[in-house]
Amino acid sequence: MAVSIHPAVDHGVKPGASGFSGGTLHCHCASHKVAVKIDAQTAHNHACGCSKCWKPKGAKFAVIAVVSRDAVHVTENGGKLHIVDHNATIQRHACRECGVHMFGRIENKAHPFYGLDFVHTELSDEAGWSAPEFAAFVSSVIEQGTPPAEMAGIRARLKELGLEPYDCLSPPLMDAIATSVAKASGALAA
Ligand SMILES: N[C@@H](CCC(=O)N[C@@H](CSCO)C(=O)NCC(=O)O)C(=O)O
Ligand SMILES: [Zn+2]
Ligand SMILES: [Zn+2]
Repeated sequence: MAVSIHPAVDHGVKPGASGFSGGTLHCHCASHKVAVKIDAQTAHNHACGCSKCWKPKGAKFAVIAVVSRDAVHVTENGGKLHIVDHNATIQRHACRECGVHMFGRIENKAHPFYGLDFVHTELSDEAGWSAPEFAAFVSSVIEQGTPPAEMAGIRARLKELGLEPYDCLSPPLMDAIATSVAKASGALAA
């Protein structure tokens, strides 16, 4: 049996739909669900092995994308949301009852990704969200108890799914972060 990564990709990565313009995320509560409406297509969708991103029960990886914070609107039961860790770079707004992370927001205006929120599009019933493109923080699954001996199989499965495994973010995103740091320090012209 193939290594399980996440239910949204275990049977193959579904392509996004051109012209797709958003949908509504719901938490996992049986009633009084938190609803978050997103008015745009997402970008940079990826599997993430880090310990901070929300994963559905039993999944080894999260699947998480970014979207402009201006496109993210809490529309129902927002009173159930709380920030998981106020000190984290990405402040994850989660449902206090079911634990699902509804969106992650960067409040530090100097951060290279300021303006982007992190969302799990599997929480929406709509199809057409941007497809996962790579796998980030793969080695981090060891920190959550995955035996190192399983890593070769996990990386092979990610490659088979077309999700190139990285132990940080993808090269274009790491380059974007480094460029922002270099412009802030003056190492590169702003
Ligand atoms: N080994 C750590 C890594 C945690 C980490 O740095 N996560 C990244 C990626 S999250 C979405 O791609 C990150 O940017 N975190 C900032 C934050 O979470 O605030 C671990 O596994 O915990
Ligand atoms: Zn909930
Ligand atoms: Zn993560």
